Amino acid sequence: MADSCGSSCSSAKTSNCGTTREAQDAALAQQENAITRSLGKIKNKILVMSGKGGVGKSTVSVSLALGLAQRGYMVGLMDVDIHGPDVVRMLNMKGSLEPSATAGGLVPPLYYNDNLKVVSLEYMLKDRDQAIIWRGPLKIQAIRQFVADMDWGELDYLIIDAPPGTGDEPLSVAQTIPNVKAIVVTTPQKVALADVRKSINFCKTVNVEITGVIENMSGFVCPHCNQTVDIFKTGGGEEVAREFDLPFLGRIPMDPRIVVAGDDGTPYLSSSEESPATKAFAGVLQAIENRLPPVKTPVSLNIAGGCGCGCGGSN
Ligand SMILES: Nc1ncnc2c1ncn2[C@@H]1O[C@H](COP(=O)(O)OP(=O)(O)OP(=O)(O)O)[C@@H](O)[C@H]1O
Repeated sequence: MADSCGSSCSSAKTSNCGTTREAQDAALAQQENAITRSLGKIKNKILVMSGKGGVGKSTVSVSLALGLAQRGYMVGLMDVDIHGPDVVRMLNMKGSLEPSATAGGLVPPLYYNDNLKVVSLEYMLKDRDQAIIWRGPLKIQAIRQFVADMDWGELDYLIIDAPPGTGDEPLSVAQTIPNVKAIVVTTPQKVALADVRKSINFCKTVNVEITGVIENMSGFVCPHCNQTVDIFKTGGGEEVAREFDLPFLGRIPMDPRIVVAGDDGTPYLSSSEESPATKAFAGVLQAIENRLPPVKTPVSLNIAGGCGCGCGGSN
């Protein structure tokens, strides 16, 4: 998919990989046009970030995408976590991305349901269990090409799940996707908060506006006695939001059903079950909708998961 030389070709007239500067410039301009076209009909682009791994970023991305789709919006979900793509597994989707003969070779995303389109960089890989060892320029080029190749159509929201930290993937999303906004997910304990400050500073450096901070795994409601135990403490995410003068979007408690449902491919937070976690998540969703309101495009919704083959049909 990406050129073997990545984007590191020198300024010499003919680069190491044998292409001329002019040919590279033309290819880059063509890619830039394709990116503009691919993203042109998307109202809100949201990069879900975390300073630290395992804080629930993919869980929040998937639940956010599903929750907005359930509210009648057209939503896209893009997983650019090259090293640990989890979105496909959390939604229990199968299938592969193929260029469409009728759409000028562009790649249509897979449909989870009528309102939710999903793509993962994982779909581009032949062997999904193979570890990927790519250097920065190649990753950046792969993500740019991935965005350029997609045919999203009209979307109210595009949710982008990036790997934790402030490495090549969030950087290439920030540089490739104009007007992308960030949501930062953290857990409440100090070690996570130290890393979240780096994410916030990263956004400032690359001029990405932050829509707000979500505190995940904030207290555990015991299913037996209904008492809350603050395993990772609570309130740290809100404190960091205050420190940086950012909106606090809400806190989601720990709930073992989130783990089980994530493993089974049936996301829990956006489900219709009533619990402290689903109620908290509904509040987070509302806060995001309030801050990033698109014009609502009324579309009928097939809530059941799609067949995943890309036809838009259901199981
Ligand atoms: N509020 C919660 N309560 C209980 N478990 C949770 C909660 N949020 C996420 N989890 C679980 O924590 C684990 C890590 O979540 P997830 O994969 O979403 O994190 P991540 O930040 O995307 O991780 P990575 O660093 O690998 O990208 C998963 O097993 C998930 O089900």
